[in-house]
Amino acid sequence: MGGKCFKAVKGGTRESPKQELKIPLRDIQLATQNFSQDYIGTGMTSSVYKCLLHDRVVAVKRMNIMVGYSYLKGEKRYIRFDFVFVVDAKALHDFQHPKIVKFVGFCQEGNERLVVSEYINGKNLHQCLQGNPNAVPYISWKQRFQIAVDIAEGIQYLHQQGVIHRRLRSTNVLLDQNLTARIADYGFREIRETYTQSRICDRGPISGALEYLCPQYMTLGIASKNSDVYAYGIVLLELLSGKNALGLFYWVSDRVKEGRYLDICDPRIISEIDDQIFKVAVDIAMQCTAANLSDRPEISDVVVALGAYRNVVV
Ligand SMILES: Nc1ncnc2c1ncn2[C@@H]1O[C@H](COP(=O)(O)OP(=O)(O)OP(=O)(O)O)[C@@H](O)[C@H]1O
Repeated sequence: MGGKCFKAVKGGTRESPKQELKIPLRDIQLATQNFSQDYIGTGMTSSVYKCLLHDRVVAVKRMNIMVGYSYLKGEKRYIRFDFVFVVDAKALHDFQHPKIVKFVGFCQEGNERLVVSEYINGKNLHQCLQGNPNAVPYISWKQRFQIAVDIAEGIQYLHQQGVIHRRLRSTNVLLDQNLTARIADYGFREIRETYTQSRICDRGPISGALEYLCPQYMTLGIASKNSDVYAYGIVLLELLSGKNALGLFYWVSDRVKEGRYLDICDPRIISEIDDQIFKVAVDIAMQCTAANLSDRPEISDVVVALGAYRNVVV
């Protein structure tokens, strides 16, 4: 995996696609009026802006870079939070799939880390499930089932490209005007490095909201395709129950143990579901969130398992 840091791919002339991936900060500052216009929202580690850049409407994700010092047993340590690409930017730019948000380019100048991607006109899945019903579209059972398939297909594509998402959650699933799910926020990860005067003494690879992190990722800090499958299982439970991800796995597990599947169903869609297919979907989510890595399916198995019912449901 070449070009792991947040930097331009070597080679190419100014006009070539390779160089265009590295977008000058001044162009983004102009387009966003110095990050004062068309602010879309903020997450745990970034803020996102919509703007017209080089004649194209895009979303600019501005990462929060942090540096600081800590003292441990009298020893001064320097801490740096940053972002690195997990594949080089050129490879990322070549990714093409209807269920992922297209990567456009990036900027790294001084302490600025900016990722530019296709703008999706819509809301994220979390907003649609948890937001004010007057401000967000209603998502029917059929649409939720299709969204579950869309997300699995998007993750399957990333896994086929050798990319682990690491931060899959319902806020990173964007729904366009047709309610097609598009996966955002892939291709880079946060790093936390702690230095003493002479050496790096700690690298913290964990990223993501805790409710989506599987036990292995949480304790050992090792992300894998399996940890993405776990996060997918939690997102699927959100779709089925309409509930917030926090504590959801335990809430659902209790009901599954007692065979109370219908109690899991979001009341907004309960009149639309087929009980058997709903149970299948809950069981798939539970397999994805199995405690043991080896008990979890591959995401391609999920695509096949859900896909088998797509024609019946959608
Ligand atoms: N490409 C995009 N097009 C349209 N809206 C986007 C795009 N990318 C992100 N957003 C929106 O911007 C808001 C903030 O996104 P952001 O990625 O910062 O949040 P997050 O995923 O919750 O947190 P984190 O910073 O940890 O990734 C969200 O409401 C999201 O829906």
